[in-house]
Amino acid sequence: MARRESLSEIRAANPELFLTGNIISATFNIPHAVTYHKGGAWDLKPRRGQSALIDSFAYLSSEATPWNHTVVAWTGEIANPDDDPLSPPDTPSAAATTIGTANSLSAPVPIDANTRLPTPPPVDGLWIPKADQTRLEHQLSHSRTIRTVPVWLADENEATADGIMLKDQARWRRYAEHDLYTLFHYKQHEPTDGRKERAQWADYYRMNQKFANKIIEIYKPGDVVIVHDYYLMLLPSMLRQRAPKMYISFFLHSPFPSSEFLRCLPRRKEVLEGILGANLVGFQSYSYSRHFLSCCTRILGFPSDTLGIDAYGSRVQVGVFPIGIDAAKVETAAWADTVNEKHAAVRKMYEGKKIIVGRDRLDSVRGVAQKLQAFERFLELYPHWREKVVLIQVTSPTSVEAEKGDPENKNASRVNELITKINGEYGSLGFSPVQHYPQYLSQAEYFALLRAADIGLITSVRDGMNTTSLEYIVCQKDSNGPLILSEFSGTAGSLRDAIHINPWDLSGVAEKINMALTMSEEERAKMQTSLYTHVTTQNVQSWITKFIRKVHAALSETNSVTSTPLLDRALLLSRYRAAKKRLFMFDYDGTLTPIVREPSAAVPSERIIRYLQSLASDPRNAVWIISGRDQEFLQQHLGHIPRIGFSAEHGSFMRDPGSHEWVNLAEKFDMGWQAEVMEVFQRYTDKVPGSFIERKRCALTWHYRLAEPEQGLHMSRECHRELETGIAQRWEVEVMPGKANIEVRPTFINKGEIAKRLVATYHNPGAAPTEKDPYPGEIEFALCSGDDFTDEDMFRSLNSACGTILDDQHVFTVTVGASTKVTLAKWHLLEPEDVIECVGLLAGAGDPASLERVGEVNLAALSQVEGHIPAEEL
Ligand SMILES: O=P(O)(O)OC[C@H]1O[C@H](O[C@H]2O[C@H](CO)[C@@H](O)[C@H](O)[C@H]2O)[C@H](O)[C@@H](O)[C@@H]1O
Repeated sequence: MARRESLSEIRAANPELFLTGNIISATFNIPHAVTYHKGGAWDLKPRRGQSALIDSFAYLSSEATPWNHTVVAWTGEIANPDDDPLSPPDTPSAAATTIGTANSLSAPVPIDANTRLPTPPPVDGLWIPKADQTRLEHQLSHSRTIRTVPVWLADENEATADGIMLKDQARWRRYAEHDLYTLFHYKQHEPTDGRKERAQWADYYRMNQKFANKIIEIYKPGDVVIVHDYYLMLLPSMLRQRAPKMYISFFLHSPFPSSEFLRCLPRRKEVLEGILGANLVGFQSYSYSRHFLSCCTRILGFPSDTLGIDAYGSRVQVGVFPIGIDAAKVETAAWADTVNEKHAAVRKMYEGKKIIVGRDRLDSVRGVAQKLQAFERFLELYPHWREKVVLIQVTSPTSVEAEKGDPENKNASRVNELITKINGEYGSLGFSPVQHYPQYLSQAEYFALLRAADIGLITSVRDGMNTTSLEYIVCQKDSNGPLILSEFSGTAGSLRDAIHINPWDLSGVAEKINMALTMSEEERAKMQTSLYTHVTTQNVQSWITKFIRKVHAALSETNSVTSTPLLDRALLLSRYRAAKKRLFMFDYDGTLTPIVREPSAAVPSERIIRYLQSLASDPRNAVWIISGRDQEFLQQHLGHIPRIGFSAEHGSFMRDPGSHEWVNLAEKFDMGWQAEVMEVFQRYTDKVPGSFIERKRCALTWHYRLAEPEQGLHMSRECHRELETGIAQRWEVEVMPGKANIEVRPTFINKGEIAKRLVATYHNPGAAPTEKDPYPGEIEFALCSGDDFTDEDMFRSLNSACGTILDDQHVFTVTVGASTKVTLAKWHLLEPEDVIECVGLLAGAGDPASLERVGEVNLAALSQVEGHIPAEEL
C-alpha cells in the first residue's frame, strides 16, 4: 500500500522546506464549481479535472508542510440555479450523472439519455451584490482544506461598489483555450482577420492583470508565488514589474511546442516575455523545456543553455518536474466498499473476456479516434481475439474552446462512426466489442473500471500529463494489467517501463495490444512493480516538494551570484564635472549600438554621433573608440567626428584624434596564419548555412548569427576547439568566442594593451603640452565601457592602473549586460541605449529629462525586469 511520509520524515529529507513562510499558488480556476444562491450560502462542489494539481494544493495547505498556503484563482463560471430549473440546488448537478447500474455496460452503444452536459453559464448576466461576493470570499478563505482568495472577473464598468455583473463568463478562458491550448498541442487554426483574436487577447491580458492586482494585495516580501499553466502566462512579468524582488515561479502543465510551431502564434513574443518574469520555469518533460529554451533564443534572441535563459539582466532557470498523483489517496478510494461492489459487477458481466479500458476527454488530441482505429486493426489482424476482448471507452465532453465551438464536432462524429463500424463488423446480437460511454463517471465507477481492466490503453497524440495512466497503475496493484501508453504523452518519459506506442502506427498498436494480452504473469508482475514503485514514490507531494526546493535553490543561486551594481549616474556626473582631464574608451558593437543580425546594419544612431561630437569638442576630454571593427567601417561611420581617436581590429590599428593616418601595430607580425584560419573558417561556412566570414586586414571573424541557432552554436564550439588545438598551437594568435562569432587575431595586441597605452599617453602630470596631449595633467576621470569578452582586457588594464596611476574613485569601468554577468567591470548598464543616455548626460547634450532624472533613479528597480508588456495593449 502506498504510504504517505510522516511529517518528521519529510522534515528530515527536506530541511530547506522548513523555512516556513507563505506560498501563493496562482491558478486559473478555484478548486470548486460554484453555484450562486441569492442571499444564502454558496454551493461549492469539487471541480472536475486537474485532480493532481488540486491534490498538491491540499497537501501544501495541510499540516504536513510548514507553509502558509493561499490559492488565488478565478471563481470560474458561476452557475445560477434560477436559470436552470432542471438542476435545483439540492439535487446532484448534471456533472454528477453516473453510468447507472453495471447492466448498462452491456448496452451495444449506450448513449445514455440521462447524460447531460454541464449547465451552460447564464448569457444575459448575473448580478451578484457585494454582500454575496463577500460571503463567497469568506467561505473560500475559511475552507478547511484549501484557503482560496477569489479573483472576480468582469469589465470595469460592470464591477461597482454595490456588486458585480457577470456576463459571458467564458470569455476569460477563450484566448487560452482557443489559441494557446490548441497551438501547444500542435494544432493550428485557419488564419482570420484578427478582430476576434484581438478581443480575446485583450480579455486574456486583462484577466492576467486582475490576477496580478489580487496577488499584489496579499503579497508580503519573502512570499513565494507559484503560477500555474497557460492561462496565466503573462502573470510572472506583470508581477515582476510591480514587485521587482518577488520570488516567482511558473509551471506549465500542458505540452510546449517546438519553435517552428510557436512562431505561428501572433502573440508569441508577449507570451514568452510574460513567462520570463519568473525566476524558475518548470515543465512536465525534457522536450517541452528544450522547446521553450530554443523559443527564447530563436524568437526573442536571448542566450540560453540547457539550464536557463539570460533575459533582461536576470537569469531565468528552467527545469523538468513531471507531476504525479496523490497515489495513497487514489489507493484508498479505489478499494472503498462501493468500488469493490462495482468492480465485482463489471468483472462478472465480462466474465471470460479481456477488458481494455480507455478514459479520455473527447478532445481530438486525446487520440480516441486513433485508439478505435487501432482496435479495429487488432481485431482484423488477430481474429482469435474476436468476441473475447472488449474495449470500454469512456469519454467526457471536450473542454477545448475551438472544438466546443465546432458546429459539426468532427471529432465526436468520427468517433461515433468508428464505433458503429467496428461493432457492425465484429459484433453480434449479444455482444459489441466497443462499449462507449460518452459521459462523466462517478469516482467509484471510474476506479472500479480501472481495477477490472486487463489493459489500460492511452493513445493521446499530444498530452501534458496523463493522470488516467497513473491512476490505472495504482488500480492494478493486485492484477498487474499492462499499461499501453502513447509516446506523445508527457507521462511517457517518466513511465519508461510501460508499453510505449506510436498512436499513428495502427498496426504497431494492434501488435502491442496482442503482446500485452499474451504476456506471462511474471512479465506483467515485473512491469507492474516498477510502474507502481514509480507512481507511489514520484507522487504529487514529492512533485511540489521538489519544485519548491528548486525555487529556493534558484533564489539562493541568484542571491549568491556576485552582482555588479548598476552604474550610479549621479556619481558619474559629479565626478565628471569635477575633473579637469578625462579619458573615454568606448567599445562599439553592443555598447554604442545594439547587436543586430548583420554587421553592416549596426550603424551608429544620429543621437550617439551628436553626443560623441559634443563630448569630444570639450578640450578636457580624450574620446576613443576601441573596437574589433576594421578601419574602413569605423572611418565610414564615425570618422567624420572631429577629435575622436580610434583603435581598430582589437588594437591592431590606431588613429589619433585629429589625425587621418592609421598606424599599423601588427606591421611586423607574420600573417601566415591567416590562410590556415581561412581554410578552417571556409570549411565551417560550407557546413553551416547562413554563416559567413568577415575578412579584415588583420583579424578574421566567422559569424553564425544568421545560422540555425543550435547548429551554429554547436559548430562554433567545434570550430573553436579545432583552432585552439591546431593553428593556435603553431602561431601566436588568440581564438576568441564573441557574440555569435569566433575571431582570430594576433596575441601580442589586444584592447587591454591599447587602454594601457592611452592611460600612459594622457596621464602626464607636470608635462609640457605635446601634439598627442595638448592639455597635459593627471587623468581625473576615466570611463570605459564594453560588452563582450574582448572588453574585459580594457577593464583589467584600468583596474591595474588604479591605485598606481589612477584614482580608483574616479575610474568607471562599465559592462553592458546583466548584473549577474561575470566581469571585471565595477558597474553595469543593461543595454547600449543606457550607455548612449549616459554619454548624452555627460556631454550635456542629452535629453534634458535624463538630467533631471539623475539622482532619482531607482537603481534596484532598474536592475530588474522592466516593462516587457506595453501598456497600450488594452
Ligand atoms: O569590439 P566590438 O566593437 O564590440 O566589435 C566586435 C565585433 O562586432 C561585430 O560583430 C558583432 O556585431 C554584429 C552587429 O551587431 C553582429 O551581427 C555580430 O553577430 C556580432 O558578432 C563585427 O562584425 C566584428 O567584426 C567585430 O569584431
